[in-house]
Amino acid sequence: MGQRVRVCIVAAKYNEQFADALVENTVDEIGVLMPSTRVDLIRVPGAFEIPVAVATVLEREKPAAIIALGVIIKGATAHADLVAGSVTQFLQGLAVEHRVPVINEVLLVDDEKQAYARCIGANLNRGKEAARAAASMVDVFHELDRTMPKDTGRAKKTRHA
Ligand SMILES: Nc1c(NC[C@H](O)[C@H](O)[C@H](O)CO)[nH]c(=O)[nH]c1=O
Ligand SMILES: CC(=O)[C@@H](O)COP(=O)(O)O
Repeated sequence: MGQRVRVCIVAAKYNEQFADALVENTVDEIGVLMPSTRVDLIRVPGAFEIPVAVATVLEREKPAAIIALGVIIKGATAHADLVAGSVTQFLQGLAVEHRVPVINEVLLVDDEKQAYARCIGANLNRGKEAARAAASMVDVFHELDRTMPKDTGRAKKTRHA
């Protein structure tokens, strides 16, 4: 029997009401879409701390997907934009470097109304979206492993050299 699929959620605590709802919706939807999945949850203080936690998880184990969750609400200064831009860039870099899907739902919103709609409301819920994207990428990677085993390219090159 195959190993149980593992998904890791790295979620910021900042803007707690919204961040917690994002986590809850993500976990609930994973339960619906991938019921036998083991879900590990790591909480960090703010969105800025997400990439270092993701990098550490990737260094120590290789889950089928990592889901990054955070809620950045724009303030009076450029702080929110700087944090959001940096987090987004590092998450994509880590995903590509380690070849593990990193789902990015570190949200940059204008105000609490936008945060409510995306974290608590049903229609735009980014927690459910995160779970759907993770489930989809787990399927994509299983299919890639099945149809393109890792050393296929090198083996072909060697044969034709
Ligand atoms: N303003 C928000 C933050 N700011 C905190 C930073 O993420 C970080 O924890 C701090 O700069 C120390 O390194 N974090 C959020 O997740 N959301 C915000 O709206
Ligand atoms: C303290 C923060 O991280 C964030 O709320 C920045 O807010 P501001 O831009 O108003 O200083």
